[in-house]
Amino acid sequence: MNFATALKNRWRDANSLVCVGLDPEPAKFPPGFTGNADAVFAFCRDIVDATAEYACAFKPQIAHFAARDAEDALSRLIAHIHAAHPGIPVILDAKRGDIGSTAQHYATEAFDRYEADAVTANPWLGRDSVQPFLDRADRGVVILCHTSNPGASDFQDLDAGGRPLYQHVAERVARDWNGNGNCALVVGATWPRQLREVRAIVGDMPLLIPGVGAQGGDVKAVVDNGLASDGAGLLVSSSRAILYASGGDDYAEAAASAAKALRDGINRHR
Ligand SMILES: O=c1ccn([C@@H]2O[C@H](COP(=O)(O)O)[C@@H](O)[C@H]2O)c(=O)[nH]1
Repeated sequence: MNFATALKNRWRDANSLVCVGLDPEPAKFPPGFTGNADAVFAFCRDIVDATAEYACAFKPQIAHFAARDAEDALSRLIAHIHAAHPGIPVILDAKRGDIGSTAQHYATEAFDRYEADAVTANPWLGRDSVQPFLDRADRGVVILCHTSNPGASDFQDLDAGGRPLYQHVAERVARDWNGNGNCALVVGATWPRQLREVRAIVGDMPLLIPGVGAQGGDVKAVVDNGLASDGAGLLVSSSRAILYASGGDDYAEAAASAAKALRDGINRHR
């Protein structure tokens, strides 16, 4: 099953637009993990199992694993999600993009090494830099459009021929790059006006929305400005506010409560 279909099924079956971000930071793990050589995997696995019921997708962020020499934990975590929670897509947040010959290896890394259903990609180098991802029709390509961080406006909002640059990204991806129907875009929850404008450009294309929770984005504004015509179309991603909802032994229950609260908060406004 391709990424777009898996996502639609999951939105419907879980009645949830929540994407649970997996950004392991061992310094924030509960004391029970101290001395556990496999803490990154064990903590993330517990979070996955506790929150799966409320998740339309999981989004592991690769730097949080690679910086700790924990690529093996990432592989096992994604394998665990596929085995224990079939039907929940995994988006590898790696923001890849390079000249074609190198991008080909990035596609192999995301889709064959890690078995991710989708990967985030940076469009800055142009179409050939994401072509190896686009060519994998069964997998998703989630392209940065208007990111959630304060510096997003440095370049993404620059006027380019009468329109801001991010609108060109949205239009180009929707019009030219989505021949396989496997594209999605990243738009930060912290930029609701830009979210509304992107939605108007791309129709019902899935939008990955980081920036609620720890970054302070407003859930109602996300729903009001970003919902697709079928009442779905969004992956509202939260990492730290779910992962570290409690620093104690009840971390998994607290994560489940935070994911459920986000799901319900989103659904109240749909
Ligand atoms: O524009 C972007 C793109 C990606 N991210 C990533 O999402 C999570 C956000 O974590 P929170 O703890 O929910 O703030 C993180 O992995 C970022 O690398 C983003 O924040 N903004």
